[in-house]
Amino acid sequence: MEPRAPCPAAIPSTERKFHVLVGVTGSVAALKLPLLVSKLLDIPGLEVTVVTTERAKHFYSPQDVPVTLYSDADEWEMWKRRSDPVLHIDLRRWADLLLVAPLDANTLGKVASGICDNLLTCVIRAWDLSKPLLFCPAMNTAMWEHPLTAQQVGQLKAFGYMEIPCVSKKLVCGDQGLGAMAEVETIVDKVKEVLFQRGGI
Ligand SMILES: CC(C)(CO)[C@@H](O)C(=O)NCCC(=O)N/C=C\S
Repeated sequence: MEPRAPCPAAIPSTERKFHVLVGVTGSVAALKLPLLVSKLLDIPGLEVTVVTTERAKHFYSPQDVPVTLYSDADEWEMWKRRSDPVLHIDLRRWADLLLVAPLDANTLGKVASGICDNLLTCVIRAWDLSKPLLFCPAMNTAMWEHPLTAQQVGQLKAFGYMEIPCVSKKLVCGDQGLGAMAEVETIVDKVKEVLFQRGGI
């Protein structure tokens, strides 16, 4: 099978598109992935690729995501011998910006402590801190209010990652309160703001 990994980014030039890598994890907010990708693709000059965790797959249909979608199996299918591409390294090189939306409680904990046991957490663990990393927490209110959450979100911000804060809503389980992912419009506006600041588009 021909490796589908994007070639390692050459020195970014103004001719090429701005590469946005979207990471999606296992919060029910992952059902918003098709809408989020669609709105990002409306931004001229952007190219979008998605990296999904296995749990996130439960919440959306790949056919509703019209861009390249990588998951853990792709890393292992592509790497058989020393000369083969290492997908998480190719992706960190390809991306100009990483947007993790939603960031579920599990992956928040992994990232805060450096656990990298899947494709997405390996990309994050290898992330070039000179490039923007935006994250959109999404979890049940009870999880959000656990003291670990503030500690771990604080750790990610200390790394230099940018939080797009969750909002208060009536959640799918019936609870009312914080933990809902920021609205897609808010997320897209933040991406535009960061790209503009960096002269990306
Ligand atoms: C799903 C959506 C976007 C609908 O508006 C909203 O409820 C949300 O972001 N939920 C994420 C919080 C969560 O994962 N709850 C899990 C158990 S209550």
